[in-house]
Amino acid sequence: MMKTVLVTGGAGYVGSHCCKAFAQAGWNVVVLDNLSRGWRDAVRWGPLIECDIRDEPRLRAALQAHQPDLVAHFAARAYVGESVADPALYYANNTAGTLALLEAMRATGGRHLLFSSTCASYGIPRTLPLDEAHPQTPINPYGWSKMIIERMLEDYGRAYGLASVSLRYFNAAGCDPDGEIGERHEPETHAIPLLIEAARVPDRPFTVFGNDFPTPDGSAIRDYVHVNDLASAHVHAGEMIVDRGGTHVFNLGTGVGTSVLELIGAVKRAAGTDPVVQFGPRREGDPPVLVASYAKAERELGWRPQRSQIDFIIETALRWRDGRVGR
Ligand SMILES: NC(=O)c1ccc[n+]([C@@H]2O[C@H](COP(=O)([O-])OP(=O)(O)OC[C@H]3O[C@@H](n4cnc5c(N)ncnc54)[C@H](O)[C@@H]3O)[C@@H](O)[C@H]2O)c1
Ligand SMILES: O=c1ccn([C@@H]2O[C@H](COP(=O)(O)OP(=O)(O)O[C@H]3O[C@H](CO)[C@H](O)[C@H](O)[C@H]3O)[C@@H](O)[C@H]2O)c(=O)[nH]1
Repeated sequence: MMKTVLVTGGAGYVGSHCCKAFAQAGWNVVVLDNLSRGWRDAVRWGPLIECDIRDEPRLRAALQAHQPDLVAHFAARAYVGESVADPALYYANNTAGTLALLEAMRATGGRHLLFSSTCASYGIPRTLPLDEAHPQTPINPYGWSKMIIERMLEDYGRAYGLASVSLRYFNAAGCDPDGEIGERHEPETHAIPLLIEAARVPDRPFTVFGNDFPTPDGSAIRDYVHVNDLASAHVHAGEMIVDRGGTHVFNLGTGVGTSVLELIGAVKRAAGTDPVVQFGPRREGDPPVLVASYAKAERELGWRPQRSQIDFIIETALRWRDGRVGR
């Protein structure tokens, strides 16, 4: 029998790519999204229930109606800067919103959850690469709003038997290679889509946030993982949790760091036009280097990144952008 996954935040960037992967793996997909940051036309692999996760009665009705085998929970606000300016929004939407979801699941017999966590929950790394045992001391409300949820999931597992997997993504990047969906944040703050825009639109310079980091070229290093690799990890984790239960945490990254200047080089190679680049001060709260160890996901989920070469990430992001906007 086909299993059903209910995807909160499935109209957003990572969520929509995961919907496609679940559908391709033979799951029924149902999306629940309030479209605060998502896009109706990114919902292509199942129906859209337009609903806020904080609206517990409607959430409960949706869970009751669809009886999903699995809830994949992406719905969140996810801008570090916004979380510093308006922490109430982050604790209400992300943390309290997830509590409402957990309570609706508990009321309707929902037993399996995948949760989008983040490397931002680690704070400033003490050792690299970051593994899951590294202490979590977030340095902004966004990171805290997510870390508290991980703790809630442990407690719900112990007390109520809720099975969950928290997936700590590093930098989600790239787009569906078929060009059907892509990265679309409004406003856009992420380095790769901004760099691509700078390569295509002459009056939109890209600012490198800091060139005095203790890294080989002075710019900050991140671990960019292709969104399709993230999507396949969700399918693996979803199948594992439905079969085996338990409370789990996995990093999803590649173990390879790319500096902002290296990203610029990759965009130049792929775009055929040079982005206009300027240098600015560091962005507050940006660690110099974030790189994952994905050994635990490999060992326990049988997952390893396969499409996260930086040139492929940029190529797919460019293809989607040019398909939508034109060169
Ligand atoms: N993009 C990254 O690099 C990255 C890295 C680590 C973790 N994450 C996490 O992954 C998840 C998805 O990120 P994304 O980049 O796809 O973001 P996104 O903004 O594209 O998608 C989030 C979706 O959630 C929806 N949403 C937000 N609040 C909601 C609410 N209260 N009720 C219903 N729907 C709501 C939005 O409308 C949007 O469609 C988030 O939880 C984010 O914290 C993202
Ligand atoms: O205009 C820009 C934008 C970004 N950067 C740099 O590019 C790198 C990547 O920045 P992004 O904004 O693309 O992503 P972050 O590293 O800030 O990612 C953080 O925010 C994400 C949410 O959007 C995830 O939660 C992720 O886990 C968390 O580390 C950083 O060194 C950043 O300083 C620039 O130099 N200029």
